[in-house]
Amino acid sequence: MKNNDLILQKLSKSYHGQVVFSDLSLALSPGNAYCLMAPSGTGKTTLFRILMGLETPDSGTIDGLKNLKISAVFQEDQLLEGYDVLTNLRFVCRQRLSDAELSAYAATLLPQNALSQPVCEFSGGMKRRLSLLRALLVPFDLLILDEPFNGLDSENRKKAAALVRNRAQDKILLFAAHTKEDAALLGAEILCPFDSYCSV
Ligand SMILES: Nc1ncnc2c1ncn2[C@@H]1O[C@H](COP(=O)(O)OP(=O)(O)OP(=O)(O)O)[C@@H](O)[C@H]1O
Repeated sequence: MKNNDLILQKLSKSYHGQVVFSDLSLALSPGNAYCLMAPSGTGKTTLFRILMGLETPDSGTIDGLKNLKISAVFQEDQLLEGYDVLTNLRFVCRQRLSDAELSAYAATLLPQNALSQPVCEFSGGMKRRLSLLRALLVPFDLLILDEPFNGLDSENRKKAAALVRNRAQDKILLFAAHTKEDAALLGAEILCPFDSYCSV
């Protein structure tokens, strides 16, 4: 265990008396990618929400989370639907980037001619790519991605994965995916921390 590891110990969470997970323990280190691979409903999103401070565990401890900057892509894209790409990116961007710099960044995953369109006119895959672009623009120590490649074809999965790997290389990357291929694209160790559920 290193100083800046994130250590989850014996976390348990129930809703209305229904156990989601119990005694879940994980050790996550910067510079590594981890893929939670487990069936639907086993608690991946709940665990992410606990790490983001949006839910409280019933018991257990998390060390190393204090002062950690977290960026996330949820299952829902949560974009500003009536606005264009640059407006969506500017909304989170604290760096002083010119329109040209932001456009060049956006064009790594989106077609140039889509950049001035309102997001509500985008396909599902384009919205997903913009969510990823936005999450990767803010400073973070921990990047959480909940099924990041949903709706992306194989070419765009590869492009998006390359950008994620590049931006998260010295950070903790924790994501949920349902295939080994997605785990491999991000060079991730597959984790199966949810009781007896493990699909690998
Ligand atoms: N706010 C809530 N109130 C009550 N039950 C909840 C709440 N949030 C999640 N649950 C329940 O907790 C369990 C785990 O849900 P969660 O969304 O964490 O699963 P998941 O592994 O992320 O699933 P998926 O792969 O479908 O996204 C489910 O049974 C779900 O119904």
